[in-house]
Amino acid sequence: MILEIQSLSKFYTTHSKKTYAIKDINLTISRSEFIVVMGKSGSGKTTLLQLIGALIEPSEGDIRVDGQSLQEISVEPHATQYRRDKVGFIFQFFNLIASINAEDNVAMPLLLAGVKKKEAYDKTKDLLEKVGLLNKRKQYPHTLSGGEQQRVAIARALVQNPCLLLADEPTGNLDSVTTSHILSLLVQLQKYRNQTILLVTHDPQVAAHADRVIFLHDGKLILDHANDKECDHNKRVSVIVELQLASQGKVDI
Ligand SMILES: Nc1ncnc2c1ncn2[C@@H]1O[C@H](COP(=O)(O)OP(=O)(O)OP(=O)(O)O)[C@@H](O)[C@H]1O
Repeated sequence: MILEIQSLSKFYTTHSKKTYAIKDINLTISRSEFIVVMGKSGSGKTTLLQLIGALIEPSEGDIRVDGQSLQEISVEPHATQYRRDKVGFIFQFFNLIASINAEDNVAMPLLLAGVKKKEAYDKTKDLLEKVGLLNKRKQYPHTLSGGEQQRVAIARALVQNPCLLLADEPTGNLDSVTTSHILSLLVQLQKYRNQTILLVTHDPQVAAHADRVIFLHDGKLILDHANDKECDHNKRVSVIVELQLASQGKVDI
């Protein structure tokens, strides 16, 4: 198992009132699985990703990534090391550094980690080729389309060979054609690099590409659905739409 989550909770206390963002979640994910997290606004999706990425600490429970408990790395510099070495992040708004070109954006995590320049740029070129952007590597982010910027962000997230790729609505800002290109790229990476992917989305079209779709409601994991790969894409989408409605209490399962 690449990821084991046990009795995980995260609550916030405001005006002495405890609100659970994540409530008693148990989840295991195997290496090279592609998992989508769905649930309506405020159901805890981003919080779950932030907990797994050690950006925030759990209130209760434990997360093990690649056999290591995140409790053991809660003290710096271990948490930073964990984020650098074990997880790659992709966000809705790409979060590229505007003042440096695509290639430097991808190489940056390696250079910060002390990797020699030649090795860093060799790895960078290799990844930019994989995401189809080698010819645009000298361009600055604002001269690239949204889809191209997200491909640079994907290359940057993968440059340190993380065991987990965490993606928070990575296609939320892209049109449907670009979304489907990004999804194909992620599925390819999953296959050829045995990359484990955990991706948050509201979009059933996106969720239909995953191996499993988990649904959160009020911080609880209420459904864990395996996509039927025998069915065509449209059928998988319609099943997910039904489950999405059911998870929001709008129809019975
Ligand atoms: N720092 C915080 N302090 C207090 N409450 C918080 C904090 N962070 C998140 N929450 C609450 O936790 C709950 C889950 O938030 P989260 O951002 O994980 O939801 P989400 O499913 O990602 O929503 P969306 O789809 O709108 O991005 C929400 O009710 C939110 O208000």
